[in-house]
Amino acid sequence: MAVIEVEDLTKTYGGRTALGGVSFAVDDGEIFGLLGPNGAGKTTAVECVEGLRRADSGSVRVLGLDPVRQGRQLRRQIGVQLQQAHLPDALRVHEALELYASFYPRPRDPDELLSQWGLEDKRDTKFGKLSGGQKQRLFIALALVGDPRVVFLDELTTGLDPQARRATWDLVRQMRDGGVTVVLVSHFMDEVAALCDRAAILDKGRIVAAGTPTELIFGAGEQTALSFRPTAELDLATLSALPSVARVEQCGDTVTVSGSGAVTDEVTAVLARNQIVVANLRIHDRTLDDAYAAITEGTE
Ligand SMILES: Nc1ncnc2c1ncn2[C@@H]1O[C@H](COP(=O)(O)OP(=O)(O)OP(=O)(O)O)[C@@H](O)[C@H]1O
Repeated sequence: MAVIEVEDLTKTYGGRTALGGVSFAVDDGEIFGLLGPNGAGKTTAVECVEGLRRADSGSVRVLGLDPVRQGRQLRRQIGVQLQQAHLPDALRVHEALELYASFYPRPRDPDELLSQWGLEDKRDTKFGKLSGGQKQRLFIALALVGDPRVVFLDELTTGLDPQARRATWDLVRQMRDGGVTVVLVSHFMDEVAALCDRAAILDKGRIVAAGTPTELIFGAGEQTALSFRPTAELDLATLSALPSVARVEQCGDTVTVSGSGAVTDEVTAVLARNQIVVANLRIHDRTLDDAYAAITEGTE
């Protein structure tokens, strides 16, 4: 069941198109990623979904509600991750949670959230004294204090070290496993590949690809590239004729074969059959990063 339905959303700022007909749906209980380069329209799209901006045309339904006309009703059921600048340094952790809890009709117990998110010993610490990872956990706890059904996370792990990022990802998975639907706005492909059940790539105000991370990787074409230096003469046409091979290129004495499916097995079988020993064999599987670059290539 879709908890968010966005249909043909458009938004222009002074004649400049920020959203040029964006449609997507987010299912109940999934982590949905919204990806795209700077200025692609991610924030505009998410803020229209949250009811913070009004689109020029198109329709948005979140939990069956119109975010503009039924904004008050909706905001009780959603959680939005704050940006760092939005909390004063002198505010203590428990004060922040209690303040935010007071905005909701049925808030969660702040102390329970503090212990769930590993902040119980920071209860009396001022916001300005928290580490980057602790601040991020507090923002997540604040987004959850209203006991929301849908949570929006924007640039979740920017500025965190690798360990803190992974710990934050685990917390987001826990959130999803607890039944919350998560919309994640991100620039980081590894984050989307690791966390998201599905994602949409937005570019210049349009969705240019959507699907599971695996579908996005596969959909962007060749998945694997093998490069090697043959130590005996090799007939490149034999490789080009293999069903899984899309491209064979030679640069100096290095051959690069790109393709999908069983390309590695087929190429190595041909090399073995022809008793060709290779040097410097490298196999590169396409990542979401590569797919993203291919999908948004040349659109700057
Ligand atoms: N309030 C505004 N007034 C005028 N133009 C705006 C406004 N907000 C956004 N824009 C423009 O709309 C386009 C989309 O911006 P938006 O912030 O939605 O992109 P984004 O994908 O979130 O970018 P980023 O990753 O940099 O945050 C950009 O060209 C931006 O300059």
